[in-house]
Amino acid sequence: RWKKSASNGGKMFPYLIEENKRSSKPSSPTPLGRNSEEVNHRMGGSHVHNNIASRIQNSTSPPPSPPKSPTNKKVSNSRRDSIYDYKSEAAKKVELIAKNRDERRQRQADEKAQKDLIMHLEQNNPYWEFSQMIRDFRNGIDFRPLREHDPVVENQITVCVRKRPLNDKEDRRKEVDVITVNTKNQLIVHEPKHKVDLTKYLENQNFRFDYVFDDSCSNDIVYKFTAKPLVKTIFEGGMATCFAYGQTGSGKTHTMGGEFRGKQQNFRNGIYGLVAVDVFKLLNHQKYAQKNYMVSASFFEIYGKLVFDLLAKKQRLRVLEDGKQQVQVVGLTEKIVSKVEDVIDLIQKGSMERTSGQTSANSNSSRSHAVFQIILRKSGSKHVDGKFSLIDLAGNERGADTNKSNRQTRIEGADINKSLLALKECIRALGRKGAHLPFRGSKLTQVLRDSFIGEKSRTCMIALISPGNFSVDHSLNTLRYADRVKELIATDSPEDDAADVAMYGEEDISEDINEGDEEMLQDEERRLHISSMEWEVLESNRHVIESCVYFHKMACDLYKASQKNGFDKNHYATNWKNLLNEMIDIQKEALLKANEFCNVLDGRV
Ligand SMILES: Nc1ncnc2c1ncn2[C@@H]1O[C@H](COP(=O)(O)OP(=O)(O)OP(=O)(O)O)[C@@H](O)[C@H]1O
Repeated sequence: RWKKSASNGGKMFPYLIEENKRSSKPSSPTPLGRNSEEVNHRMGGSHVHNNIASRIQNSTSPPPSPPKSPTNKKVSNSRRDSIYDYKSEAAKKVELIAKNRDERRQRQADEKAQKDLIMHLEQNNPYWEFSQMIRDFRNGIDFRPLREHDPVVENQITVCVRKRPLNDKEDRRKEVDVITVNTKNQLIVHEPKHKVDLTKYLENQNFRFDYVFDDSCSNDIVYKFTAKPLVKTIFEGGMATCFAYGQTGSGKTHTMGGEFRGKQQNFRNGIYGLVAVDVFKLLNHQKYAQKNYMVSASFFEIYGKLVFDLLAKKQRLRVLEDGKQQVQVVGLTEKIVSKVEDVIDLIQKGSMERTSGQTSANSNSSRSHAVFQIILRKSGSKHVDGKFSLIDLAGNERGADTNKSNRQTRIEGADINKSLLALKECIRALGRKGAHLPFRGSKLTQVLRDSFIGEKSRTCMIALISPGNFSVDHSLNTLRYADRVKELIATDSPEDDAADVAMYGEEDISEDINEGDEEMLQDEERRLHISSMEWEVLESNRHVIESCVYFHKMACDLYKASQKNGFDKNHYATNWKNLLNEMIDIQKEALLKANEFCNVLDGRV
């Protein structure tokens, strides 16, 4: 367009326009009240350029036409001067423009070289541009992370977030760390996005919590600001709870149970173990020593509506509620402990029981909630004086995932979803004194009912997030949930409920979190049926194994006896027949259960 304009005798105009654009002064208004560039843009066609050119000449400071003079000599002199001025003026402008252009080109070349260098360094990294943007962002902010000696704030409800480091798998996938922890209570999520024209950009979202732990924080530091301040609560007649909430693999078990070294877990530096250390310290403290407290511990797992005792070979337990709304886990093993070592042994035993027989691809632990409790009673009394419940929750992404995968996964997801919502409701009720406690919303909140009542009860939620860009949606969900747990303490607005609907769907929002529609009820029944069938099949499998050992021994004894002279044929025949029948009965029963289980899984029942 400019070339065409130049051929119309307006060679200077593009440059003049360039100059005009660069000038800090606004250009003179055109007759339409806009500057020349805007008019040109609006009119868009080359046929208007001459017009525009004349306006530009009027509106900028072009070289003036030589004035008419009375004498020829004077005319020629002044013309020469004027032409000289004109040329020098134009030459200066051209020079300036050329200089600017060279500088601009140099700058662009430098930027490109730098980009090429980064690209080379991050060869094969498809996310290098996001990585660069995040690096630039971090270079421009002040970091004031949490320090070990920062003050610990005493809250009734504490909500904090812990970010773990990128792991090997994420490193291999060249994932980008999209979480920036800038201060002790704030973090920024850089969500990678694309515009319609595929330009990449970051959507930065800020979150604020009581504390934010970055990837360099150890379990000790996390403990100091979260569960540690709650230990004294149980010595003063209160209940304490600490939840680890987050996506599968975000670090819940690492935080609660202890750091992993390969497959080995150090149970001493998880929150369970650290609480145990402080419980025994306070037990011997002069302030509490005369109270004569006795310490015991239990460890169980909630999978859907089923409860399993992790200290008794995953024995299935029943949860009962009496007329006074007291909830009891019937038959739960509660071991008396007299030193930290005893507790560590129980944590180890329960944790191994929880993960035994699992593969990483099909981990039950991420689909169940683990509850470790430390209980205080006065010696010889049944009354619970204080209880600290430490909960490693099921992976929250399993709750949000209710419309994908197979039916079984969906049912499990709905269950987890329901329990996490119920948990949030109960924490909310704890924050609003005297509010209705919707504990019947899930098995988890049912068994923790007594922890959500009483003036002295305190709770702490640690939201765990994975830093990689693949996990950004799950991390945002975790942060929004944690955000609302804290926010809801002060407010109880309809917008919060609306946010819940958006995140989890409508049916779980009611205060009491009812079973929902008929379909949901059927799903629940079916899930329960499958879970109890699974348990029965596994039990019968164990029975077959044990009876095989017995059968083998008995068969050997009978055979040995038959080899002796003068053995009692009648006795032998009857015993052998009975033994075979017994074995066949056990196997038949196991076969029936296996068949039934296959039919249930295939959806035939
Ligand atoms: N803060 C951390 N520092 C170093 N490694 C960590 C951290 N948090 C977690 N990890 C590692 O990440 C892996 C997954 O952690 P972990 O098993 O605790 O996740 P999870 O949330 O409990 O998962 P699941 O729901 O499947 O039980 C482990 O190998 C663990 O060692």
